[in-house]
Parts: sequence; C-alpha cells; structure tokens
Amino acid sequence: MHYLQELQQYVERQHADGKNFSQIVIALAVQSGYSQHVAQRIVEAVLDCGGNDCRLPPGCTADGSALPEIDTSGERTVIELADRRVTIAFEQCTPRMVLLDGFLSDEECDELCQVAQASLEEATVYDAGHVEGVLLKSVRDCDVMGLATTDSPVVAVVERRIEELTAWPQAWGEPLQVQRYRENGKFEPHYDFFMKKSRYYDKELKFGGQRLATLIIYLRQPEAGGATYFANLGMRVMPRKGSALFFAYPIPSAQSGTLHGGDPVRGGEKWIMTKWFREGPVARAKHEH
Ligand SMILES: O=C(O)CCC(=O)C(=O)O
Ligand SMILES: [Fe+2]
Repeated sequence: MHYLQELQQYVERQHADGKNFSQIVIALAVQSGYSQHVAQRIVEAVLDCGGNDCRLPPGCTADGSALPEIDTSGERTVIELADRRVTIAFEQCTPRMVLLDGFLSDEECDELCQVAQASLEEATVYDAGHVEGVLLKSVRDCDVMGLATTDSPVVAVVERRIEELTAWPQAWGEPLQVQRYRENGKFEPHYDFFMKKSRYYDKELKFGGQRLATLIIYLRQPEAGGATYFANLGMRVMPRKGSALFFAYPIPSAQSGTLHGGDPVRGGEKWIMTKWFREGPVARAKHEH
C-alpha cells in the first residue's frame, strides 16, 4: 500500500508540474524500472484518464527532447502527404507503433527492388564484442544494400515522403537500407538501438547519435512466413507490399518493449527497406546494423 501511494504521489507531482501523459509514462518507467507498458497502466489509473490523453503522444524522449513521430491525432484514418494518401491501419501508444497501408505504390516498390538488386551483399550484424558488424547467419540471414538519393529519383521521392511523415530531417536518418530475405532467411529478435556496453557504441554515437525509431517498408511480400515479430508483445505484423511499420524507442533499453525480429520466410522472398532515425545529423555514407 505504502509503495502504491508513493507511485501515485509521483505521478500526481509530475502532472502538477505540467508534464503530459507520455512524458509522465516515460519518466515513471525510467524512475521505477517498470516497462513502459506497465507505467502507462499506472499513469492511466492515477490520472483516471483511461489513456485518452495518449492519442497524440507529442513524441519526446525521457529528457523531453524531440522524437520522430507520426501525427495520428483527430481519429483520422488517412494521412494526406504532399504526394500520397496513406491509410492508418493500426496504432498504439506504448511502445509507440504505427502501421500504414499504401505508403508506397506497387511501382515504387518494384523500382526500389530493381535498383537494389545488383548491389545486394550479405548482411552483417552488430555484436557487443566487435567494433564493426560481423557476418552471423544464425542471427541475421539476408542480403542488404544502402540506397543513396542519387541511385534513383524514386529514392529521393521516398526520402522526402518519410521526412514529411515523421517530421524528422532526412539528414538525421541513416540512408535507406534494402533487405532481401530468401527462403528460410530471418532476423532473430534484437533491439535497433545501440547497446551501451558494446565495442561499437562510441563509433556509432559519433555519427548521428543514438537511434530513436525505425520505419520498415515492405517492398515484396513472401508467400508464407516473414512477419515482423515483436517478441515481448506477442505481436506479428504481416509483410504486405507498400505498407510501412513505424516504431520508436525513446528509452534505449529493454523497457522500450521493442524487441523484434523477422520470422523465417517459408515461401517466396521478402523484401523490405528500413530507415533508422538518429538523434542528430548522420555524417557518413555507409552504415551497418
Ligand atoms: O525483417 C523484419 O521484418 C525486421 C527487420 C528489422 O528488424 C530491421 O530492419 O531492423
Ligand atoms: Fe530491427
């Protein structure tokens, strides 16, 4: 009882200080060590807001700085971007996640696969003990290539669309990375943020800072398997051509609830394209995962 009262007082104090719903949830998660999901339930209960306030998380980190975010306010189902109407298929507050349909046209998806095809290379993966990415097929089995805006006009179009969608400068994101999974190709559950105690951490942080969020765009859907799997949420997002999945991790730890992977492909090929958003300008061309 005593403990609950302290939690309640903590939340009420934050509220009185003018913090909004998302800020209180994040502050409580950091302070208490609860997952964001549990922290959200506590704040909802204390403020008796039923979570209504969290329709539009303003997109902030624990220290109040900005995050890439997709504006889903107003219970809209469609987002009108300058060059495309996008449908909101699913959204949730914590972890912040938005699934969009029709983010790319079929032609754009095909063109991007075409552009990437000739330059695909075996993917590497970051391992805490190494400064550079390593080949580790048991963890990540797919081929990748980084796209520059000069590779095709469609890359520049998509980069601008992502910038408008997330209100995040293109320069503060890594170059788009196309990934091709063949049959049995997979990506074991992992976090996209950089691990603090790893050997690669300092090197990565120097160029653009920590990763804050991810946008996965599905370019070609496999015949079976290949869902994006959120291991701690028991949630699978099926790869559908042209759709895009956004998720953010304002706290770069397990508390973010964003442990995810790509299920093994069981038929056909799965092609995706990933954008990783950083805290600041990314100052070099090539990135490894
Ligand atoms: O293949 C997937 O669905 C997940 C890809 C992924 O985790 C990433 O690009 O960071
Ligand atoms: Fe990932």
